Amino acid sequence: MKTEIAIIGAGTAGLSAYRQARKRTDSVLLIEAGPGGTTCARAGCMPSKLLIAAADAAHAVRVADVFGVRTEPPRIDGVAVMRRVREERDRFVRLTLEDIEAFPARHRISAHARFVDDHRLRLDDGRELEAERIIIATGSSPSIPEPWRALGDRLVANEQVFEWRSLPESVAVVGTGVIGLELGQALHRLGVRVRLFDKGRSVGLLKDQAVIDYALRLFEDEMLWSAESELETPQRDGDQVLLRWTQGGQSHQERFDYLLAATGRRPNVSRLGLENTGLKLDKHGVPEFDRQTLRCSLDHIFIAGDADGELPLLHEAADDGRFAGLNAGRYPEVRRYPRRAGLQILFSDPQIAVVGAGSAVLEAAGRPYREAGLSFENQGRSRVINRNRGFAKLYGCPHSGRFLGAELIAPHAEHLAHLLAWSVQQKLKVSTMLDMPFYHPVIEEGLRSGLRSLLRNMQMGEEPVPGCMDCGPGG
Ligand SMILES: Cc1cc2nc3c(=O)[nH]c(=O)nc-3n(C[C@H](O)[C@H](O)[C@H](O)COP(=O)(O)OP(=O)(O)OC[C@H]3O[C@@H](n4cnc5c(N)ncnc54)[C@H](O)[C@@H]3O)c2cc1C
Ligand SMILES: NC(=O)c1ccc[n+]([C@@H]2O[C@H](COP(=O)([O-])OP(=O)(O)OC[C@H]3O[C@@H](n4cnc5c(N)ncnc54)[C@H](O)[C@@H]3O)[C@@H](O)[C@H]2O)c1
Repeated sequence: MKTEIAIIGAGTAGLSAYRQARKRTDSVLLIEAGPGGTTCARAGCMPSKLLIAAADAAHAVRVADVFGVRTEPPRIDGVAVMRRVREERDRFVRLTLEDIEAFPARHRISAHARFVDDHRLRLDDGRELEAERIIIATGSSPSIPEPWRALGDRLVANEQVFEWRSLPESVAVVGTGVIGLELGQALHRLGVRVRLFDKGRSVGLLKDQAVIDYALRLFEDEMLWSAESELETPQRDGDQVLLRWTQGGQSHQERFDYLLAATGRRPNVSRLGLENTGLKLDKHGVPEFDRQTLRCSLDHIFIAGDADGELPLLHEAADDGRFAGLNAGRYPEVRRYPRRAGLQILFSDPQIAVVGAGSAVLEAAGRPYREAGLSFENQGRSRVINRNRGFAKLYGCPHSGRFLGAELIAPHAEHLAHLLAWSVQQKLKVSTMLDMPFYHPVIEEGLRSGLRSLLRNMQMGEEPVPGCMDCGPGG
């Protein structure tokens, strides 16, 4: 078989690449090894947000008392919770599969592909394929310490959680990154006994120490959270997992129904036969590539989405795929595509977001910056709706006056983060952001207070008046 363009992997990145490549040529093959439907719909963004939505509903009942609304403690029907998660998830998967089935059958191959050399792929159905250009869009998989595999079906990662028929009694969540925090808090709020384990004191995507400290205080108050703990290799004990760990010099042990490995994800490149190509690989075995062209060290090979190991996020995978597809289609001419401002959101409660250049990026770049802290505890709208827990750091450039980025744990951070990311991408000055309209009473007024402090700290504005009332109380 011969084709102009072969795309390995029909996830978000591969589908996006296919749609662009196809505009330029009819000689495209989209190769998918699994059931398809994308990680996002099947085992990622969508089912995790469905589980979190159930947890939010339970939490709203528990805190209704604050408003004088008396309720019984919520009774969680685990079977019904998981049924809705799976049914809605299946709907998202079905819609994605319908899209793919609308592609001409001659463009679709159901097989696992592996490089034989720079241009040839061997499929696991025995066929061989020669392609002028190849896009690697193979996604990522959970990275799980090998000895944990002995736990058998008591060891789960995200995929298995969304197959549960009911909620278990207890889960040990190892890793307090994005997946650990999202799923751990959701399960906890759904009545599961959850303990989160972390080697250090990390919280999701945060890097700013002051924001981490604030977030950690909140989560340690709410959940069993073993920070700075050293885990021994978990043992299977009947139908349970026995965990032993030390924390602050003390030894502990506890049994759980499951161990949820939330210990990071790694690009799916190990079974791709990359060693048979002339591609330059980094120390993790991932092809080196250029983020603006998506081109690898061999001109005709491109990489997109989680497979490139850079920013494992849905919108980045879609952009990667689009640019790789456009360039593979246009080959040998390639174009450089500007990337969007950084935007990452973690759907905990309160939500967490990192926008533009977070503190780690600014420090690493040695860029001059000023910062301002912002508490949401007395913020008007946040108090009105009883969601006044949150802290943010805003960063700005003292030379240009431009807004550079933010790290935040805040009520409705998913919306605040978009406003801030759009400001970063528009290269807005902090003073220009402050000229924008702010309604009253809204959570965005909190941002305005933070931006005023930032302007002051950049020596470009007045000392903000404490408890300023120019837009009503709690601005
Ligand atoms: C629990 C969880 C929650 C998430 N939540 C969010 C969120 O809220 N927001 C967000 O932005 N991101 C989220 N993400 C990340 C997001 O899901 C991923 O960044 C995105 O799905 C990656 O898309 P992709 O196309 O790179 O990979 P995938 O969608 O995984 O596609 C890769 C495809 O390649 C196929 N494949 C692999 N190897 C081969 C081969 N050799 N031959 C043929 N086919 C092959 C695989 O079967 C797969 O179908 C979440 C991830 C997880 C795990
Ligand atoms: N809302 C979202 O956008 C969203 C949601 C879920 C996942 N994702 C994507 O999926 C990626 C993977 O998520 P993740 O949470 O698995 O990875 P992560 O890198 O965010 O977190 C992994 C955590 O596991 C810890 N860890 C690693 N090995 C360990 C060990 N042996 N023992 C104890 N702790 C250990 C690490 O210190 C880290 O805190 C994220 O980077 C993110 O891009 C995004």
